[in-house]
Amino acid sequence: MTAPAAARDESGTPVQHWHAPFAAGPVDATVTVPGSKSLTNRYLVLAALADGPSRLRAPLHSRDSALMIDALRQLGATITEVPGDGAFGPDLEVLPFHAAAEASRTRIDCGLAGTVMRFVPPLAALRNGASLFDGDPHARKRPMGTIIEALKALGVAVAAEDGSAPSSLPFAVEGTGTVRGGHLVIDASASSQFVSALLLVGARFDEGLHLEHVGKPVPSLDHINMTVDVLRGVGVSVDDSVPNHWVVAPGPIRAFDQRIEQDLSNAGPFLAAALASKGTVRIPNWPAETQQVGDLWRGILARMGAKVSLADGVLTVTGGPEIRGGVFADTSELAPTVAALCALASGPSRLTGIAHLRGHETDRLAALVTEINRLGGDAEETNDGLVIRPAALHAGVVHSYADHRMATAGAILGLAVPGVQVEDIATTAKTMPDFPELWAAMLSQGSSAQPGPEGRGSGAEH
Ligand SMILES: O=C(O)C1=C[C@@H](OP(=O)(O)O)[C@@H](O)[C@H](O)C1
Ligand SMILES: C=C(OP(=O)(O)O)C(=O)O
Repeated sequence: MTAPAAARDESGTPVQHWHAPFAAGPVDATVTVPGSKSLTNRYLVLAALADGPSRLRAPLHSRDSALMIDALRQLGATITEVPGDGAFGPDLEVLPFHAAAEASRTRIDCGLAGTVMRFVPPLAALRNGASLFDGDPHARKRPMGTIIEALKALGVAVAAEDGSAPSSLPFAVEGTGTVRGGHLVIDASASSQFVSALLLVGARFDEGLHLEHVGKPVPSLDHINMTVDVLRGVGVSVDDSVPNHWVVAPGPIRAFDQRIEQDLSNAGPFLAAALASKGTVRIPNWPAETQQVGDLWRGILARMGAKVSLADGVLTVTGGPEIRGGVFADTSELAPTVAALCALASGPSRLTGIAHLRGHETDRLAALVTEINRLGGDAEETNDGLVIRPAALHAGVVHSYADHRMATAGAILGLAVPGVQVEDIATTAKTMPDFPELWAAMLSQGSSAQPGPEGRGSGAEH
């Protein structure tokens, strides 16, 4: 895989690389991370469809949530920032949108956000008029055919700007304000977000929705369970008792006042720092019960040799004398962080069940292999994942491919390998705009972290 050209700013000047701090001693830190992207963007969608005003407390504020807020405003929702008690920004108050009598055209920028490009088109069908969807250059390569075909099967017109039949971004959804719904068969093997997208809006279809998946297994099932859980929490009846079938009853979506859990997937790189530096990282407010896939960290990191305990809502992870390799199945969006740790492990590892990562922010399997091997590692792609064998790593530049999780994987490698730089650390703004500052704050709490050669290792440079 060829690495993309060095990132440039708006004036065309190459963006400086971020010198990943090296941990010369064990990290010892307590870290709080911002709200969950997946929960924030689900609750925003539901608030836009709800039967009254809703409030999100301590939501995520990042590029993906900003894109979702803009998209829902384009559809007619009113979203206002109000003071809250979250450490990472204001709360959000949302007034739902109503299909206007008069049809109008609107444009929606999906950026590179899977939740926006998959969750919003079905909503646009409930609006009156054409909604044009587009996004970043790589967004046009992400799988979208299933949502387009699903809308067409539901009787909603979807067309490219030149009138041809699209299978990816850009395209326009011609909303009429209502969708009949009923039985719908899709192939969601490329992304769980196709299922979540249709379930989120299904209660607002006249006949509700009976969604059936056919094809290879649906990936990232935890994210579908999250969708079902969130829907039930706002009074929507969902029957998921038969595998690959979800039945959503028609009815109102109840307005809500909801606190958003912190993003446990994004807690991953900080927890990984405990293993990479043989130190200790504590995350307070770890939910006792959650549908977030990031709760899997407790099992994954223990299998890698860390001591993991959850007491009084604080998750504490202490790295062992070495990182153990192993077989890690279905790690979904956790995979880039897992892969970075496997590249530092004393034994071989296999990551399975993640073929669909080829359709994420970048082709993550190719990107991880290229970047781990660029630092002297020994990684290889398989049909459905990666094999990573132990190798001595050396200094070098990790390319980000506009992928927040590639950038944070580079930061983890840099803790254990002196002289690692990360190209375009600012891409972490997709889900965690404060990442460089949070990483620096973690290291300043109790480790002998060493900055990069120019003494800029622990700060944001952009
Ligand atoms: O619904 C969601 O919030 C997500 C679902 C998953 O998508 P895929 O099923 O495409 O992996 C996950 O990887 C993504 O980061 C977020
Ligand atoms: C796959 C991811 O994002 P998206 O929501 O854009 O699919 C991710 O955050 O790892």
